Amino acid sequence: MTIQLTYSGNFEDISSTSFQEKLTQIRENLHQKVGAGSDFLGWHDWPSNMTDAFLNEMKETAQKIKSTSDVLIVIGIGGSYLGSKAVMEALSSYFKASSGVEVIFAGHHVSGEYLANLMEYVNDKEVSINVISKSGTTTEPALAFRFLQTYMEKRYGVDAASRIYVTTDAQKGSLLHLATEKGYQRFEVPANVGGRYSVFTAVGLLPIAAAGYDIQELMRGAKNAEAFYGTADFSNNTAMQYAAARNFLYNKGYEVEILATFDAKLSFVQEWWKQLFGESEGKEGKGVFPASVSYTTDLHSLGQYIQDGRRFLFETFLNVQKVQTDLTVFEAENNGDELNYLAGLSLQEFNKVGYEATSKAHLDGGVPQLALTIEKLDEYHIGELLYFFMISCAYSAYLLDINPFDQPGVEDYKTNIFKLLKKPGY
Ligand SMILES: O=P(O)(O)OC[C@H]1O[C@H](O)[C@H](O)[C@@H](O)[C@@H]1O
Repeated sequence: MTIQLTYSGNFEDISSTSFQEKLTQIRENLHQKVGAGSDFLGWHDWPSNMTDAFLNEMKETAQKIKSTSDVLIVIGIGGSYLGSKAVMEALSSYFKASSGVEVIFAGHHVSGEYLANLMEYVNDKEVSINVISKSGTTTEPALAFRFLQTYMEKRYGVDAASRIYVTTDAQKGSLLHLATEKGYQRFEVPANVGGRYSVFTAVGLLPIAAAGYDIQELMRGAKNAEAFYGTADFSNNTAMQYAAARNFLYNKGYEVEILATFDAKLSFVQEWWKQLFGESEGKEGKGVFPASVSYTTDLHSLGQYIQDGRRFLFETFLNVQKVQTDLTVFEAENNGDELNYLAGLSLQEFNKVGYEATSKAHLDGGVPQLALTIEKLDEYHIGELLYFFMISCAYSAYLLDINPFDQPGVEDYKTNIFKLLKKPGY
């Protein structure tokens, strides 16, 4: 596999016999589907168990959406939208539309202005909707769907049902009942796959395919990652090494991990990663707090704190070796900007120097570092990277003696909202 890891400290510290023995046992537990939260291990062998029939169903449905729509509105929050958003942002051109439909997200926050502007924006476009909720009861997407479902029925009448796709639990939840009643085409969120681990199910694959990306290649990367990071021994297994390093540093008092990139296209991989690690490890008063920065942009905002602030940070750089397009600095006749010293340097080479310079400065400032390097941003390598992070997260949380797969803490604020709004039963 191709995800390389480097560690700024002493590799012996993270490759101790204790770490290796624990991680080997955790690896076996994952395969045996035993251990805390083991009823949510459907993600672990999902790629290798994926059938061509399922992939074809995703591709055919995506083709139907593309042939009937200009815009696909994807309604979901948390793991129900972050995975597909992460993949699309990583793969899309900054400004040129993708080969598929324009995908717009909704229900990932509560904003009347956003929904009003969205319904106005799509008025002269053909629209389909994919509403996604594993529980089928989350308030934010449900609110968005109430407005957008009514919009679709007003606009398309009885044909609206053929333009609405529902991805939810196969056995329970309001969204399932609504889909059954209205005859919406339905896709399953597997009961044994949690939201933050669901990107390779219909939750992620249908929007990603509709946007025009190659889900076959995405799954090839994920499948190879499953085969490798789920079986390789510690010495070759950078997912185990990453988990061990995170726990070693956490135990030394470095309680905040900053995922740093020099490629803005990874901004939503960072958002997806924050939910994955934050929601999996942040329990029982424990866990590394996941934060993220985009360089060199954030060197002009958080750079001061990272260099000189409280020494409880470690940095994990997520580096991409090759970019799709690049520009090279040219010699200017009048050197008014005094940049002729950069002539001949590509902007990706500038970023590589930026990484080396920033890494040295922060290391000198007392910020331990990890670096994860992927070859390039294409479907295969994104698929590998997301699976790598999922299994690394499981390894890391179990090292911390935490159940990675529940999220009891997210119910508290919901209960308070329901009480304040006098929801029946609260
Ligand atoms: O997919 P849903 O059931 O709507 O859940 C969406 C999100 O909200 C929940 O409260 C959890 O925090 C997340 O793990 C989940 O991804």
